[in-house]
Amino acid sequence: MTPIQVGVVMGSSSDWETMQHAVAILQQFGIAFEAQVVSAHRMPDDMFRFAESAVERGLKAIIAGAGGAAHLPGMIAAKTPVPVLGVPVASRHLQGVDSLHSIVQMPKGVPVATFAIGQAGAANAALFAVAMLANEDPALRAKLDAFRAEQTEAARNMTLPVNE
Ligand SMILES: Nc1c(C(=O)O)ncn1[C@@H]1O[C@H](COP(=O)(O)O)[C@@H](O)[C@H]1O
Repeated sequence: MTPIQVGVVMGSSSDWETMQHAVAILQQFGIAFEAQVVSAHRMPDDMFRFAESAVERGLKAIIAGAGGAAHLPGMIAAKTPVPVLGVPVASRHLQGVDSLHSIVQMPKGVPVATFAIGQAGAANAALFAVAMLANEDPALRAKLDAFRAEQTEAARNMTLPVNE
């Protein structure tokens, strides 16, 4: 069995609508991952266990999504040296600006790489994890190059109604 390389965690199952876009990218690139609900607020002991065991379980990156008072990514980063990629999930009342500020404003010394609010951020966090893993994996790098080339081609082929 391929060892798990990326952990995907989210503060609630309600974050899945957003975080599934990270999982879809990992699946597309054939990355072995695990995905689960882990909340710093609601299950702090489980969160500690998850973060403390990340190195020994061989995780190379942790994608952590949370909304509102989004302490999860920062708290995981505080407990493990494994790079944490934070995804601000859109919140009901403040549209995710609260989540973004909670995740991005880490104190000096405990970084969380923070991505855009919502689906684009979730997908980009996974693409970033792929790019990190690709540094040591030429086959994965080739897949990433192909993904980028396809995206470029799709953008070149975009048309506007005014030119039709
Ligand atoms: N931000 C956190 C944390 C945490 O940071 O530990 N745990 C749950 N949550 C967030 O609460 C929001 C509402 O959760 P519910 O929908 O379950 O009420 C979710 O976006 C979740 O990420």
